[in-house]
Amino acid sequence: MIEGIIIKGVGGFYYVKTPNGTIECRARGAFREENLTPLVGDNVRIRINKEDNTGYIEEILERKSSLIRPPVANVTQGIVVMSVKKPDINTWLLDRFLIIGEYQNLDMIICFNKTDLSFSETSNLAETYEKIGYRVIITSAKENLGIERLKDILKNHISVFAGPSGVGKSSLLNKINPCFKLETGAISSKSKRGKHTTRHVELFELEENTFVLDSPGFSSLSLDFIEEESELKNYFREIKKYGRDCRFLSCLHDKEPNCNVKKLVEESIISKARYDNYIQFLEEVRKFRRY
Ligand SMILES: Nc1nc2c(ncn2[C@@H]2O[C@H](COP(=O)(O)OP(=O)(O)OP(=O)(O)O)[C@@H](O)[C@H]2O)c(=O)[nH]1
Ligand SMILES: [Zn+2]
Repeated sequence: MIEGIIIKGVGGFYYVKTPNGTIECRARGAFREENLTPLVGDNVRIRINKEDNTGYIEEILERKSSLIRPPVANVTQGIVVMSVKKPDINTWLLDRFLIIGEYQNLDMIICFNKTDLSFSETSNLAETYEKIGYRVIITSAKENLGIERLKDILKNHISVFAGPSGVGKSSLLNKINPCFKLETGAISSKSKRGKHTTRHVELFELEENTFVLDSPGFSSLSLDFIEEESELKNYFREIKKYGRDCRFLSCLHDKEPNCNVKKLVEESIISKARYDNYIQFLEEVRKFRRY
C-alpha cells in the first residue's frame, strides 16, 4: 500500500497524488457502513491494481480538520484577500470572512493586495487587525511585492483563499506558481464558466506538501450557521477577550450596562468599525433566529 493525498473527487472517483503519480481510485465499500466519506485533502493509504494502475482507498488517515463548506479535510488556514483599490477594501466583508474562518477553526491571515495603487489607508487597517492578533500581509501581485512572505505562510499547509471578486487572488497564485496560469481579470468569461459547470473541489499543488483550494473562497457568506446571538461574540477575537470583564457573563455588548467592550470602543482600544459590524451582524442573527 502507498500513501497519498486526495486532490480531487468526481462522481465516486478520487484522484490521489502519490509518489508514483496521481492515481484514480475508488473508495472501498466498507467506508459507507462506517459512515465515512473520503474528502479532498484526506491523507489516505491506497492499494494499487497493477493491471490498470487504478487504486482502492483502503484507509483514511487521521484528519487535522474538516471544513463543511466547501467539504475539504486538513485545511488549516485561510487567506482573506482584499485589494486596497479597485475594488476598495470592504471591512464589512472582511469581518464576515474572518467570522466564517474562526467558526471553522482556521488560522486566518489577511492579505491586502494591489498596494501599488494606494498605501495610505492600508497601514492603519493593518495595524487594527494585527492588534487583534491576525497576521497581515501586504502584497502587490503586479509589482511582485510580499510574494515571498505569502509563499512562506502557505508552505506545508492546505490553504483556502477567500475574498471578493477582482481583488487579485488568481494573480497572487499565478505569481507564486507560474505553472498555474489561472485566468485573471476577464471577469465576464470567468463568471460564464462558473455558471455552466458543476463546481467540484480541487487542490492545487503550489510546491511539495503545499496546496491551495481552487474554489475562490467559501461557498457562502451567510452567517446562518450561528445558532444563537450569544455565539457571535466568540468569532470576534477582541470582543471575546475583553467581554470577559463585562458586568454580566451573558453580556452581548449591545444595550447592557457596565459593558467593558463598549467602554473600550469609546477609548478606541477596540476598533469602532469592528464593533459596528459586530452589532450589525448581531441584528442579522437575531432576525433569522426569530423565524
Ligand atoms: N494594480 C494591480 N492590479 C492587480 C494586482 N493584482 C491583480 N490585479 C488586477 O486585478 C484584476 C483582477 O485580478 P484577479 O487575479 O483575476 O482577481 P481574483 O480575485 O482572482 O478575481 P475572481 O476570480 O473574480 O475572484 C486583474 O485585472 C489583475 O491584473 C495588483 O497587485 N496591482
Ligand atoms: Zn459587554
